[in-house]
Amino acid sequence: MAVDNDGIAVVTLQRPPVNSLNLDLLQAMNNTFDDVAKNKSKGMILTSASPTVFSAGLDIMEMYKPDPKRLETFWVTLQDMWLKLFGASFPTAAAINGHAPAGGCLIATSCEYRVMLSGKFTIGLNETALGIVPPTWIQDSLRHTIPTRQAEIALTTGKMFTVDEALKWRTNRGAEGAARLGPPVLEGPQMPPRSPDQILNKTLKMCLSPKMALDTGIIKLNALNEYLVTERTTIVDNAITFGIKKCNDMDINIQKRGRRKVGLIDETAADKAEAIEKCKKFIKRFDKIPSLARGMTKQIFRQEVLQKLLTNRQADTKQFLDLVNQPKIQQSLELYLAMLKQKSQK
Ligand SMILES: CCCCC/C=C\C/C=C\CC/C=C/CC(=O)SCCNC(=O)CCNC(=O)[C@H](O)C(C)(C)COP(=O)(O)OP(=O)(O)OC[C@H]1O[C@@H](n2cnc3c(N)ncnc32)[C@H](O)[C@@H]1OP(=O)(O)O
Repeated sequence: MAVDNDGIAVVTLQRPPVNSLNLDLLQAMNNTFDDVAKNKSKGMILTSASPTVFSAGLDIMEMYKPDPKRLETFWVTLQDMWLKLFGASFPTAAAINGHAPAGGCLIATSCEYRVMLSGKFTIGLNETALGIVPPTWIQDSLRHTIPTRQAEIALTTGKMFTVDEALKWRTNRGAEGAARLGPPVLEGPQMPPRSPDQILNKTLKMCLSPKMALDTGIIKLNALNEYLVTERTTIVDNAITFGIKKCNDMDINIQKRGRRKVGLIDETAADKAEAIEKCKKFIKRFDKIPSLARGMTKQIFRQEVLQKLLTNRQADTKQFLDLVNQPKIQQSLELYLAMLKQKSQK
């Protein structure tokens, strides 16, 4: 851990080669989180010493042919890590400088803000694709970060997001619809926007014009048609501008043409230094907010999810132990480890 002049702690995961979360690393993380809280640091940024992996998730070696007592301690320590990180009263951010599968994604989604390096990295909860049901609190971390519907699809498909997908703006009409729509209306040169009042005045003027005064329905219709055709771009542009302004005013996260952000990550960065800078900027947003009020508000906001695990802790641990001890799961772990080894030797 390194604390900068602003009092922000940068905690670097350093367990080569891939920061897989074994018992020792989890215990070290828990001690560090306690220190950050005790030192009254302004906030904490989690990052990795590896240039390509944020964290490979749980260390599979902890689950393969395990010692029963250690396995239980391992799971309880993982629960502790999540309770401390997800429930931390101080601001937390992740500078994700590489792959973040499964438990790696869990760490990132337990933080309040995520900046990921652009590149061929992936992030997500892939458990279902590996034949495992992610425990409720792991699912909750994702559900707390991205819209519920997106979280359900990501969880049930074991989706690993590319950096672009994790950040991406989704259109309500799907990718095909977005392609059909072409480039966003508001990009590039455009007419100066007019207010809805200006549009209304123009419409009224048109209705009172000599053309409109002729008392023939068809001529009125033609005049209106002519007006709509000549002014359609302006009308559409203004409606979009007006809608976006309203959404911004209400802090609704939509952008041009109704695209919604998935928001598994908040920003991208070109390198680790930039990712850390962006995380610091996020933490400094709270400079003028009383820290007690901020921390308590965050904890109340996260209370329901935290409480669920606190209430079901023993049952959750039993479920994990029963699952890992199944011969079928041990077989899968053996195959998975062999596959990883084979891949790394290529
Ligand atoms: C079947 C899987 C899990 C079954 C669990 C069963 C029951 C548990 C029940 C409930 C728990 C639910 C929660 C699970 C959360 C998890 O986190 S499970 C772990 C899931 N993690 C992964 O699937 C990631 C696997 N790793 C990778 O995809 C890649 O390693 C990487 C992270 C993308 C990095 O790739 P890179 O090319 O840089 O490195 P290598 O692949 O060459 O790996 C180097 C080295 O590290 C070993 N290794 C990689 N990941 C792990 C790991 N998670 N645990 C232990 N060891 C790992 C890899 O084998 C290489 O070793 P070497 O050959 O000895 O060098």
